[in-house]
Formats: sequence, C-alpha cells, structure tokens
Amino acid sequence: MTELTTALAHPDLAVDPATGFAVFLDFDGTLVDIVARPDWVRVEPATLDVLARLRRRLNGALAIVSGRSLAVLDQLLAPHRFDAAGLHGAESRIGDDVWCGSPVASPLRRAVDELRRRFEAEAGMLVEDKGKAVSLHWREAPERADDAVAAMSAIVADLGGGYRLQRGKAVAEIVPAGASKGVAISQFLAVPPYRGRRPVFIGDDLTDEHGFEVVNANGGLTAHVGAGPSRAQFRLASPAEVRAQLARWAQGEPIGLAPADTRTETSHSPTESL
Ligand SMILES: O=P(O)(O)OC[C@H]1O[C@H](O[C@H]2O[C@H](CO)[C@@H](O)[C@H](O)[C@H]2O)[C@H](O)[C@@H](O)[C@@H]1O
Repeated sequence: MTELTTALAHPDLAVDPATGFAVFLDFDGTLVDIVARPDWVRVEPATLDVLARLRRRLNGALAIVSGRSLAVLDQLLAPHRFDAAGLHGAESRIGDDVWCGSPVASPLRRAVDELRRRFEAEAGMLVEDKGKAVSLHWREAPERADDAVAAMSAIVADLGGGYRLQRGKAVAEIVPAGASKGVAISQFLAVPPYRGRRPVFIGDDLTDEHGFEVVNANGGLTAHVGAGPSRAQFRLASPAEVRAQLARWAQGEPIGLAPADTRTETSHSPTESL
C-alpha cells in the first residue's frame, strides 16, 4: 500500500502501462512499403529509431514476425537486433536464444533447383531461396500467377507432408508444414519478457491471419494493414500509418488502437485471392 501511494504521488515512479503489452509486427507491407523486388526494401533510420524506443518502453517485449529469414531481417534492421520469428515461424530468436527448427532438407534443395530451371529465366519472375523455405514471386509478371501457383502446389505435393504452401502478395512460398506465425507468437507468449502480457499484432497479408487468430484468442489487439477481408479487429490504412502509430506509442501514448480504425467487416475470413 505504501509503495502504491508513493508511486501515485510520484508519477516518475509509476509503472508505465505499456509494460502490460507485447507488440508483434509483420515486416513487408506493414513496417515497410511493398516494392517491386524483395531486395529493394530499405528501412528508414527514423523507423529503426522508433522500433528501438518502443522496445525500450515495452521492456523488451517487441518482436518482428516475418516471412523473411532472421539473417535478412538483421541486415535490414541493422544496427539493431530485434527478437524475431522468421520464415513464417520456421525459425525464431528471443534475446540470445535461437530456435532454428529442422535442418535444411535436400528435397527442398531439389525443389529450388527445379523452380530456378523453370522460372528464373522468365522476365518478371523471381525465385527467392531462403534456405528452409523458398518463394516464387510474380509481382512483375502478374499474368503468370496461375501457372506459378499450380507449379508450387505440384512441388509441395511431391515433397510429401513436410511442407505446405503459403500464399501471399504476388508470391507463393513453400514453408515447413508446422511453421506459422500463430505458432510462433504462441511460443513467444510462453516465455519472458512476453509471458503474461496482452499481445498486439499488426500485419497485412494472408500469412498474418494465423497470427491474428492466436492474438484474438489471447485477448489481444490485431490490426490489418490496407483494405480487404481479415480476421483482425482493426484496420490501419498503410505502412505509413503503422509507422505513425508506432511513433506515437514510442513517445509514450497509451498502447491501443482508436475506434476510428475499427473495421466494418470484422468477421470476414480472408481468402487466397488477397
Ligand atoms: O511476413 P512478411 O514480413 O510480410 O514477409 C512476407 C514476404 O515478403 C517479401 O515479399 C513481399 O515483399 C516484397 C518487397 O516489397 C515484394 O516484392 C513481394 O511481392 C511481396 O510478396 C519477401 O520477399 C518474402 O520472402 C516474404 O515471405
């Protein structure tokens, strides 16, 4: 009682309510704008600064949850090294504890070779080899979308039960079957500094729906970036709006999302056409 009275009398000693939250952020299309090629993405120094300050305010409970690998996230977010789940949850890191899942399997290597043989010479097509996952991009060849999805589906079927297809924005990806952003966020929420906190997750794509489901089920806050159906409770218009929201939280504004952001179609389920 004495401690509480002291804290109320001296606001500097009061616990920041932000420490009751854990913030999870998707990367492409959420923190940074979508661009023509994955390797063209750059993170503004101001965004890095906001992330670092928000992490400090949350006493460390901030993680990037991405389809990118941890290694690529570290390059893009340098000089910082954030907690992160990479490859749609196939690998993750909290502090110095790294979990890399199963080793790179040779059948996937053969799949990468096949994709390169079939698509790499085609204008606008891009094979992104991520080690334990592979993406086939058609952002600059939209007319090839159906063929690309058909080829990726056939390859996943040939690989057997160890892999699944993850659709995304102008991309189809082959990822380890057990990996998802929902599983990754659940794992984070089981350990410090995330354990016991109310999760917040912001994302823009189909892969993020797994995360929205888990965060909604844990009484958290979810926001979908951009238009379209989603299981998320709120909407933010663009990555620029996400960055502005994060900047306000980093400056000390209460963590939360304004009613003005509320979606009108909260119960809609996303489809593969997103
Ligand atoms: O989960 P995320 O962090 O959102 O990562 C999802 C995929 O993002 C990247 O591809 C997407 O962004 C590219 C750059 O803007 C864009 O060119 C592409 O069309 C998008 O699909 C990344 O290349 C993938 O590895 C991630 O899985």
